[in-house]
Amino acid sequence: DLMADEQSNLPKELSEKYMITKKIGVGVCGEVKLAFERATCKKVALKTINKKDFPASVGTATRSAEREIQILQKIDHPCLIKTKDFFQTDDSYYIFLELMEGGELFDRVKSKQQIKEPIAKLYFYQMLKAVEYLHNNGIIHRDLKPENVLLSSHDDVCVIKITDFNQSKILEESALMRTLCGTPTYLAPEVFTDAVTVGYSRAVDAWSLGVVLFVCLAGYPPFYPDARIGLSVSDQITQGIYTFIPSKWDGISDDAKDVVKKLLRVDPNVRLTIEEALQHPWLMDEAMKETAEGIMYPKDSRDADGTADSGDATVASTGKRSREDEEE
Ligand SMILES: Cc1n[nH]c(N)c1-c1cccs1
Repeated sequence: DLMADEQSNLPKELSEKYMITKKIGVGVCGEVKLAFERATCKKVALKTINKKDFPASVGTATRSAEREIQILQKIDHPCLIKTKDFFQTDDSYYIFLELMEGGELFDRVKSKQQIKEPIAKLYFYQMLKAVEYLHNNGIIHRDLKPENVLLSSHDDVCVIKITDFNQSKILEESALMRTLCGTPTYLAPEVFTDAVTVGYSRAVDAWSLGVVLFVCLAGYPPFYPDARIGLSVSDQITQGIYTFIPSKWDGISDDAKDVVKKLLRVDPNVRLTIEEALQHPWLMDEAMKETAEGIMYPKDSRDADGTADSGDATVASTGKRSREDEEE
């Protein structure tokens, strides 16, 4: 396990409760270690965010870490990583998270080159359900990528969980919403015309899932630096220019390609929403959904009548959030 001095740096209460061992990965804001809860011998992941690692932006690092912790503690869905425990000292945050033995989706795609279409569909369905839950609770992830999707085991058929909420945004009632509720006697016309496009910030998650699905199916990204394309990556993205390389895509269904095309629409107003993606023919696959629901809500956590666990309920009693629940 850890060198003695590393262990001694930890808060006493933490090291009495957990034994920290080897490094199992690196998150955006710090490293991740394997830990054991002494009382139960259960394995957990410890993510350490060292405030000193961000000298220039210590303020934002703290704020983003605190926002991430605030979000992490509020959410409850089988495909969103759960916080098991939390400690902090003057210079670090210690966040204990569910351990996902299968590691990152990024490494799975790298090792398999391409993920088989039925497995990619099973993972993608779970990502859609997780992001549907976030959006229904007024949370936008804003940093969805294969590094932030973890796998529960080394088997193809497994639960996936999304992690790293430090770029997330919580949507609050905006000044624009309050303005639009009042009498518009003195209100300028552009306030109304601008209002039409406000509220699509959640569409960024749909785009990112489109890129993740493309990478899972094809084994290469839709937008990447390549002199032969003659465009920067940002220009490829803003112009929506990508290629379905035949040798990679020939064995993949037209329905799968269609979902990718409709998620990678440059205009967020016409891009497929998460809800619409869940209704797409490619996802109208009862066998896949049965498998997914079975691993997301294993029978030991189901009620007598077999209904799903409360995990799927939205945390806020408000249920679905409309587009207007957006910041300006
Ligand atoms: C969090 C978490 N839980 N289980 C694993 N493998 C992680 C990792 C995140 C980033 C690298 S490893």
